[in-house]
Amino acid sequence: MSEKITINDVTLRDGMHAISHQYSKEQIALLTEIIDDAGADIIEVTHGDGLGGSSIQYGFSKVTESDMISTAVSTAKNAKIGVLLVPGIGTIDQLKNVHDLGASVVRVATHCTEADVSEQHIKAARSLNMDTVGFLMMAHRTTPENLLEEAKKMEAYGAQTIYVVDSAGALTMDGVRRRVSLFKENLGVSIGFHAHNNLSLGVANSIVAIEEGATRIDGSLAGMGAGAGNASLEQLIAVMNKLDISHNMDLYKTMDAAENIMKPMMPRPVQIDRLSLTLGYTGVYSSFLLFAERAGKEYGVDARDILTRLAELEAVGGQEDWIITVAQELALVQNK
Ligand SMILES: C[C@H](O)CC(=O)C(=O)O
Ligand SMILES: [Mn+2]
Repeated sequence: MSEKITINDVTLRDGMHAISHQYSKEQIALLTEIIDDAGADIIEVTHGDGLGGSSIQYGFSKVTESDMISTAVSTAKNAKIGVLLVPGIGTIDQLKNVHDLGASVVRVATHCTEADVSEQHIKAARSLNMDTVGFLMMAHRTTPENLLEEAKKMEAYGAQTIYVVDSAGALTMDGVRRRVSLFKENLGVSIGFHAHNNLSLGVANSIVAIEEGATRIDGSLAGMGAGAGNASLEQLIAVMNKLDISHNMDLYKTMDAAENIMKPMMPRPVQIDRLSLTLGYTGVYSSFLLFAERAGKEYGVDARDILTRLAELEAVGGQEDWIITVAQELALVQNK
């Protein structure tokens, strides 16, 4: 466990989900400034669903993609600025645009069984000389062995780091251990881990990933992210300090940023409540939380039933419109 851990902050990307993509330009500048000052290595800044995410399907951003990236790039003194790109939502042209504006890290994200769709995007990112990461979402939905096969494809396309992404916050510690250790034994690239805290395991799972050889770990101020949020950076850094795991972040600055700046900005507390717990318990994509909550209110059904039905249907990111259909169907059955 001697290698220094690279911290990839997602307050301004996964955190977008928790604020319905409504960070203002001033908030993006302020958060970039304090996260950079606290020592994060990479700050990811994009619509919650990545480049091109601003749409009727996922929700419109307050600030344009170009403005977000330019603001972050001109504010950060040390951190690299990263973006998320889900092939099919974002395009290679959009990637070239943010690269021209100064973004230097890209995470190409696919569902855990669909790495095939990342080939062109990973190759394009490498040809732009970007730090190129493969991001295998909903990693609990396939076996560790299958996940490894998908990771091998991303490695062959040229990804330099590959992430196990616990999008639903549904993995328990052994599930993380098995996936990361298989990657470590069989891949020649760096390994990353992205947690969601729906089962209260965000920090514990991140530590298990480090124990098994992951060297890039995601976190956000006060856990700001989809569902019950990501691993809270201030908690993660405190635990890493206690375990003598080396990193570049300052604990007090991270705590102060979370407490003084991030928490007051949250429109809804990012926390484990009955809905976010249901996400982790049933294994549903964390960014469905606010959509299911709204649909539950609109159609008069328990949002936990909506999420449970979506889990049965094995819904994946991109199928947000299904949430309404499921709510309508449940309402019809209830009112018969
Ligand atoms: C597009 C998703 O929000 C990416 C992510 O952070 C996850 O799957 O988790
Ligand atoms: Mn996430």
